[in-house]
Amino acid sequence: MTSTVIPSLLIYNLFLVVDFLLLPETFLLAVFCHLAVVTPLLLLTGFVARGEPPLLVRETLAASVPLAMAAQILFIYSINIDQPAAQHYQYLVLAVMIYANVNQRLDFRFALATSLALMTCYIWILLPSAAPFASKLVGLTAIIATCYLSLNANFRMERDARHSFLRRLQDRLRREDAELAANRDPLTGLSNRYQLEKQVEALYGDGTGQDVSVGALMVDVDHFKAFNDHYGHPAGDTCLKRVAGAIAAQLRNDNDLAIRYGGEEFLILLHNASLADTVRIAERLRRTIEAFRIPHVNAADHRDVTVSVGAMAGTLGRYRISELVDAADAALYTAKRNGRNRVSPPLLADSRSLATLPISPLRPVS
Ligand SMILES: Nc1nc2c(ncn2[C@@H]2O[C@H](COP(=O)(O)OP(=O)(O)OP(=O)(O)O)[C@@H](O)[C@H]2O)c(=O)[nH]1
Repeated sequence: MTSTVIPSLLIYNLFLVVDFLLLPETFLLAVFCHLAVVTPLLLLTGFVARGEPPLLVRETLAASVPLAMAAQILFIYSINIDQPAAQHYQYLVLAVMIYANVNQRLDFRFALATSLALMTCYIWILLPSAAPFASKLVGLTAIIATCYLSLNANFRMERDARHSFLRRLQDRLRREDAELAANRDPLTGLSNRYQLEKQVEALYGDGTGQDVSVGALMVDVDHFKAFNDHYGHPAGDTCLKRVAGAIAAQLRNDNDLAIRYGGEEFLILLHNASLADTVRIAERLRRTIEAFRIPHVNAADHRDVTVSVGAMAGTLGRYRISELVDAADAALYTAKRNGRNRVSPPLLADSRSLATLPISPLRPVS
């Protein structure tokens, strides 16, 4: 609205020429109405609109401008009603109506109320006047047609603006959904490897926090091919979802990351975790999954689904994240070689730490 204030002011005050030419006797009165009433009101409206006030305040103020303009026109018209030139002057009200409904684009309800008020005042002054019948008929037809056409335009513009807002919103939601889908593994809901790079970059990318120790856990479901072969692929999917749920439950805060790294392989990155913390969390995860007691009759040594976990931790001053991941991967293969369903390196025998860690997940399994 503020962008239309200056052009509106210029055009409106340009009409003083019309006053001067058509109705010179009331020219000074017109100047007063223009400069002392309508111009300040228009400036005030633009000023208030910049502060984004509530709709009611904004639209009421905006509607007051065309109402004031029309009042000025009709007032001068009614004073000069007996003069032939006044018959031309009355049509300025039509321009004001178009200004309100199309240029100012008042909210439709305000546009309707303003237009009806303008039309009523106009007819109320026009009908009892001494103007010729033909002139009254033309005036009446013109105001009704202008009212209908400009309100119709206002309604369509408002509807189009709403539609385009909804379309933009829909596009944004679709984009966000697509982004989420691109970053998430659809089966488990965990982040995928692409997202891993982005998250690592976001967390550690700027090189700050070199002292922070990061724990890496590589988790692999044992004998999963045999599980799939025996129970079928859908059961395998369900099993992976439960394992992923247990993994997600180990995360302690938003800086811990869980990623589906490959088919039945998962990576956990623990922010600010020593090797002892990392191994304890790995052991807790292993026990949680074992406690699920998901039957796996073809597992070589155990009768339930189990996982093997490779653990590594180190400060970012010494290791890159990729080196921690590679070391955790190497540790995973040690765990597999040593008989599966275990953590490598193992929890130290004298460690009291597991006793201080509850085996139940820190977060509810989603
Ligand atoms: N159901 C299901 N199976 C998957 C998915 N992704 C990978 N797999 C299966 O996971 C199995 C992995 O098998 P392997 O790499 O041979 O490993 P393994 O049988 O678990 O043996 P170890 O890791 O040595 O204990 C393959 O049979 C894959 O088809 C998946 O999304 N859903």
